[in-house]
Amino acid sequence: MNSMLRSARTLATTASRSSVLRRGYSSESVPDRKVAILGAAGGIGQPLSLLMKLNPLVSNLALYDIANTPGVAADVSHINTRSEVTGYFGDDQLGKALEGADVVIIPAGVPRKPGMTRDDLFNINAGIVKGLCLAIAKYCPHALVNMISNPVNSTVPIAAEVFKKAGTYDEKRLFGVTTLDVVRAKTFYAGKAKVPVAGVNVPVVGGHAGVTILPLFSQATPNANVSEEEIVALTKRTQDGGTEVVEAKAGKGSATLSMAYAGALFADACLKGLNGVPDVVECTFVQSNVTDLPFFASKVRLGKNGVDEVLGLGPLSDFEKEGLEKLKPELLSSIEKGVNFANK
Ligand SMILES: NC(=O)c1ccc[n+]([C@@H]2O[C@H](COP(=O)([O-])OP(=O)(O)OC[C@H]3O[C@@H](n4cnc5c(N)ncnc54)[C@H](O)[C@@H]3O)[C@@H](O)[C@H]2O)c1
Ligand SMILES: O=C(O)C[C@H](O)C(=O)O
Repeated sequence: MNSMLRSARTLATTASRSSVLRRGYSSESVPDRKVAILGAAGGIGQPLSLLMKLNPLVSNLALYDIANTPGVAADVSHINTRSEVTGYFGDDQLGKALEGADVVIIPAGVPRKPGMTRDDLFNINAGIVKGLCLAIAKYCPHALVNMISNPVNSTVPIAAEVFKKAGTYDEKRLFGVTTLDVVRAKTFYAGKAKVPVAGVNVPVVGGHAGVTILPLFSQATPNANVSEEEIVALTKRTQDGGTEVVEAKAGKGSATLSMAYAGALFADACLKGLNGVPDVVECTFVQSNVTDLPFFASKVRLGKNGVDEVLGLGPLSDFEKEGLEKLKPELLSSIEKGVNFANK
């Protein structure tokens, strides 16, 4: 979070560094990086496109959607920051959008309405994600893929199976974006603990739906005097954060602005890792040996090839241990649903 603010503050510096690059000098500290956003004209896609345009680590921003990308791209492209912006529209242009991408962010797909679970989106979004991943395997098989489309607990396994079939799967390069759960846990904890939110850290592990979202408030820093009862309430609020927004939007979609922020944070971390910045650690849903489940969200160190190291869970409270056992059957069944879909 702080690094994003720092990034924004360094825009001016970077703009002048970019003009140095344009004049033909090289700069090892800011390599060229292409980021493609698939679903760029949507509720998440538009603010995410804006935030990625503000990121000085991006040199080429490709905005792809099946509708409305020319307008979004024209609009964003007028912002005087480093990256060149290109809009791509429809199936025919997907390959061009993806070619040469270092990071592909996928917020394409339908959002929830009140009364729906994320799994209710499976029937539509599974097909969308499968199609986009086939194209990624063909046009940018080495890109880091940041999966936002729900249900993340199933769309990430779908992507993995598509890449396996195409012979391009690299478990170090596929990520389910669970950053919004961390963003929420930090905000809610800071409010309850009455500490400045900027300094708060809370790991969130498991998956990205209901009880599969497991915030580890026992590891929250700074350590504050928060009662057991409050921890239970904070856990529930974090697990239900998405539903809180869906209900408040009353049929007009789910979290878009906070998700764009979280997606931009995670993509920024991926870019920093690719660029060799040390000790970049984020929670994310990846192929994992941390539990007996094949995919699991935990802290991950990001590096030049994507995942550098999947970090363990650390010590859990009894309440968290119980939560971990409770989430496993649901998470496993969502993972299997994705695998089965991709292989049918
Ligand atoms: N991981 C998370 O924490 C998180 C948070 C919020 C939302 N989401 C999910 O993100 C997804 C998008 O949400 P939204 O609010 O932006 O929805 P939205 O309907 O506003 O936007 C989705 C966009 O995807 C586009 N799209 C559809 N099919 C496509 C395809 N084949 N290729 C490219 N683009 C395509 C649509 O044209 C639209 O512009 C939903 O599945 C939602 O549940 C995930
Ligand atoms: O809740 C949703 O459907 C969207 C997203 O997964 C969220 O956590 O906000």
